[in-house]
Amino acid sequence: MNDQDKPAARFASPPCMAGEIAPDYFNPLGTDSTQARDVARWRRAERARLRGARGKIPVAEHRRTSQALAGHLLDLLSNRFGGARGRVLSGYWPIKGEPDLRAALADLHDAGVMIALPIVEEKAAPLVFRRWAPTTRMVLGDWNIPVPPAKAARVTPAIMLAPLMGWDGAGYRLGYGGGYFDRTLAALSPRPATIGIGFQSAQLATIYPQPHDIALDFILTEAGVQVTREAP
Ligand SMILES: Nc1nc2c(c(=O)[nH]1)N(C=O)[C@@H](CNc1ccc(C(=O)N[C@@H](CCC(=O)O)C(=O)O)cc1)CN2
Ligand SMILES: Nc1ncnc2c1ncn2[C@@H]1O[C@H](COP(=O)(O)OP(=O)(O)OP(=O)(O)O)[C@@H](O)[C@H]1O
Repeated sequence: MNDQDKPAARFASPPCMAGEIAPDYFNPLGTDSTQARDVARWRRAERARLRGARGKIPVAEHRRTSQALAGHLLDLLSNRFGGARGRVLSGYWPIKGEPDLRAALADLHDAGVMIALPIVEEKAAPLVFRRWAPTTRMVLGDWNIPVPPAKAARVTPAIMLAPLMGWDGAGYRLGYGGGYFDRTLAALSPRPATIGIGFQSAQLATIYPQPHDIALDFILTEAGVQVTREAP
């Protein structure tokens, strides 16, 4: 008797078909893995394209863009956050052609805003934030990003700046692909107010948001506030 002719095997219980009847049974976020892979591949290509374009911005234009962004940030903080005096605002130390807001962070510090910077203290975990002042002697962290030393106080931001590699009109952000800001926002309760900082030219029609992506409250570019999701 060859295999096809054998009677169907009988089992005491039927095979588990839960995955076919309710696909989200084994995949509670309801993600389609083929689609997730396609989006990840598209994001890698977009990051490379945006990084290339950003690298070509002439120094003088980059400086003007950073200054315009700093002005818009100060306006937003005074209009929506009462200037943020006495609150913890996390910034970032610019890398790879990101807008440079360090002068604005120093001014905010002098005006009484507590400034913090993000640190990757553990891979694939939420970011840690440590206090920064213009006099802080920085040390080199992961990816050679200067960070405050371990003795700097650990704080939790009430307002968080997030540098954007790309962004879309719904407030979603494309970063370097480590998922650090999303992991951090998912872990913080209450969630800080979030302000994305990027170039106008880095706007995308959509970043194809995935279940882990968390939209930002505001997106700022050199052209001003582009997205506001917070209640007026
Ligand atoms: N200025 C700044 N500081 C920041 C961030 C940021 O986006 N900008 N971060 C926001 O998360 C965290 C650092 N996250 C980062 C994640 C990846 C890479 C990076 O360069 N990745 C390489 C690939 C490295 C690899 O795969 O091993 C690359 O893009 O070439 C840099 C920073 C905390 N500090
Ligand atoms: N809350 C989370 N919990 C676990 N993993 C997460 C979370 N958020 C993101 N990730 C993981 O991080 C990966 C990269 O995410 P994504 O492409 O959104 O990065 P990104 O926002 O561009 O990076 P970054 O914030 O570091 O600049 C995702 O594929 C996902 O696996």
